[in-house]
Amino acid sequence: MITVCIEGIDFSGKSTQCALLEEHLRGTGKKVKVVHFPRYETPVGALIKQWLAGEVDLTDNAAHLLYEADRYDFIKELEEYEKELDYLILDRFTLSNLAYMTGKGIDTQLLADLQKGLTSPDVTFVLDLPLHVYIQRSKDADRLERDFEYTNRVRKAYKLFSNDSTFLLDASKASPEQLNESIVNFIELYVTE
Ligand SMILES: Nc1ncnc2c1ncn2[C@@H]1O[C@H](COP(=O)(O)OP(=O)(O)O)[C@@H](O)[C@H]1O
Ligand SMILES: Cc1cn([C@H]2C[C@H](O)[C@@H](COP(=O)(O)OP(=O)(O)O)O2)c(=O)[nH]c1=O
Repeated sequence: MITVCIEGIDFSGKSTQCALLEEHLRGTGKKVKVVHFPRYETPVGALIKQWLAGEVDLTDNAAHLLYEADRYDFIKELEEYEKELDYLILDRFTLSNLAYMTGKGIDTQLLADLQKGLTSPDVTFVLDLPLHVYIQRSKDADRLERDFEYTNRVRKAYKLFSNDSTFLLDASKASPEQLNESIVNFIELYVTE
């Protein structure tokens, strides 16, 4: 099974790219599943959802440890997918936590250590979006996120944590279809089991 992760700030186009990649791979006869993190439908994810909505009071550290707990809880499911699937597409994974914690100015060493026990995606595509496009897209969605400075720090942090299996794509100029084509081409050329 090949694990592909799509990352980036809110409105960068992650869900759109996950859906297009899923459709493409299904069209070529592959067995595919998309999993969005955090998994709001699980007990841990439900707590994260409440924290995001301001309904439970948790320190940032505690909340961000919950995101890792959600992923540890996923290991069992992952073992099943290993047997069943050709491709697993992750809409956010470990890199999100590093980027969002860094955006808050919190030391990520604890998370980085915790993440050693988790699987790493075979390839991660980071959809990079300049702040002005982010502001426009959040306005269009009638959901103007307030903390632009924070979002900009998260955007920069994504670049800080890039490694050999992380690829940055400019998500502001290309159409969803063009971005999908780049992702598909890259996977076909460079990602093998
Ligand atoms: N390449 C693109 N160019 C322009 N708009 C896009 C592009 N990709 C996605 N969008 C639009 O941006 C918004 C956020 O996309 P979405 O896939 O929901 O992002 P995310 O999952 O990262 O929050 C949606 O309105 C979507 O239609
Ligand atoms: C998966 C993950 C998400 N996050 C953050 C990113 C988002 O601000 C928030 C919710 O993620 P998400 O559900 O992707 O946001 P939305 O659907 O509202 O665009 O959680 C982390 O801080 N760490 C993580 O590990």
